[in-house]
Amino acid sequence: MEEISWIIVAIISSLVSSLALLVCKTHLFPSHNKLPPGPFSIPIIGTLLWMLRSKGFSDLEPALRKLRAKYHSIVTIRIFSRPSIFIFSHSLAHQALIQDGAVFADRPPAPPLTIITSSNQHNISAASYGLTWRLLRRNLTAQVLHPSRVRSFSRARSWVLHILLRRLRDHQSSLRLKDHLHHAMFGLLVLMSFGDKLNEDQIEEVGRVQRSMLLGMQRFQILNLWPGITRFLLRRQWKEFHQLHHEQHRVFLPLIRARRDKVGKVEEEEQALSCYVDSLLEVELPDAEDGGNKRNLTDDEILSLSTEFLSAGTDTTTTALEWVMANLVKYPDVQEKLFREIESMVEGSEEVLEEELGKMKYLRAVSLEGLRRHPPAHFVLPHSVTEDTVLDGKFMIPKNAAVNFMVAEMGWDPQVWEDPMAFKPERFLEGGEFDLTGSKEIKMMPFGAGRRMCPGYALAMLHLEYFVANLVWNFKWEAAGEVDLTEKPEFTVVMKHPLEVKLSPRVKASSQ
Ligand code: HEM
Repeated sequence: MEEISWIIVAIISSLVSSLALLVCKTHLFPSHNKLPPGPFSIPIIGTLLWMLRSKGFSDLEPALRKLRAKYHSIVTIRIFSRPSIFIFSHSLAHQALIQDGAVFADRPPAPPLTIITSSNQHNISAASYGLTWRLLRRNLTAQVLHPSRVRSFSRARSWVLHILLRRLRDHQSSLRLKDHLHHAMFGLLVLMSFGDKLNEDQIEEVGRVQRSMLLGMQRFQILNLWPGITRFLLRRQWKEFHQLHHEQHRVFLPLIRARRDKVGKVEEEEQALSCYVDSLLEVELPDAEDGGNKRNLTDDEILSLSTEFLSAGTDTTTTALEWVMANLVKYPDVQEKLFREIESMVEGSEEVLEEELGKMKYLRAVSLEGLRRHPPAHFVLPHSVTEDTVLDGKFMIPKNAAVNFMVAEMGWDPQVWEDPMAFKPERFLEGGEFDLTGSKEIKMMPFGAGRRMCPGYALAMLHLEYFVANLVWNFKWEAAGEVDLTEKPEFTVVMKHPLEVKLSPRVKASSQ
């Protein structure tokens, strides 16, 4: 029944899309301004075929990869009424995101589910390019991600690391690494969000609702199509979605209110460890995008920003960590080389300290190679332009188009990377420090680039390097079975067969 409803929705929306297409052709694009090329698509059947082939949008990438052979640097596909433009080429990405950054920094209108989860686009990733976005992003970068703020959480990181090491040591036989990494990353982000006074049970409960929502979102995508119709045809899914959203409120709101109640009452020593929610309580937004009276954020807005923080920072970093560790297990010579580097720089303690990471060039190279070869996100979040514009002097990019960038393809391009599918950290040891922001040139963009680039990239690199260094320093990692590097798209692109490992404690030269 659900499949049939789904197809009915698709047919209706495709009919509307063909109408919209006709209107667009005649009014929006005069003949001298051409959309980037793309496959001819018969309005109803073409859209349906795309949807079936791409399994409801969850696995669009292989289909796009095939189109690259024909269209090379940029392609337009039409799914429903909106043209979706995908950019493969490094230089076009640089032109769009860096040279023309302000124009390409908008987001397409948020789909219905995002409107609800983002509290009407009052979070950073969904906000239109404007004053609200700027204030929210500035708050995050200045109040939480500024190096001095990040440093203030080093004790929390060390605490989480020691729990992780203990959990790993307790395993006598093989273990599924991902579960342990996720537990550690999530705990860390929860402490940064709500303060370091939460107990294990509270962290578990926050984790449970976050996980249910994240896993549900893939199934709920269908509700974004014509909500007027799906509200009727897919009542059960809508109900399930609202229940999960309600559950988030039940768990998060008391935590937010507890921080609100603390304002003005905290001891001086605690004040230094203020968390993301504390900073959000201070934010003042204008009533309108162009100014006006100021107001504080509502509880619902703070909830949406804190859930964004948790989901943006947890699965991405966990996935990156798992991929790096999988490659270190698959290629023991790389693991050994990394261990030797750490050994030459630390003083034999159990923990590699954060301050020591900066000296470790091979560690950075291993992390960058992990992000190049297995970027957790194969696309960025959809962008749109603030006004109709022309890219590279010839491609019309209309305001109603969704624009995206083929992140993984850029990191695997043989024109830019020698032997791109091999895991070779050494490639990052040449040519000075690698610029992840792509400001001069984009060679890869695991965190995006330009104004919408991931604001958490430095924190993510710190988490990645700190945990990889300490895991390799404390254990020798071996595979329990085959290390299969097949990918699977979920919220991030994860290992289809999660890494199973056997660990043995390292005998360090200094302790012999
Ligand atoms: C390995 C870890 C991570 C990866 C690979 C990653 C990747 C990305 C990517 C590809 C984007 C989209 C950029 C675009 O739309 O052009 C993004 C956006 C974002 N990321 Fe991350 N991210 C990571 C970790 C984090 C962390 C730790 C945080 C929070 C502290 C974070 C917060 C955000 C936010 C708020 C946005 C939206 C930015 C905006 O729209 O202005 N991310 N990230």
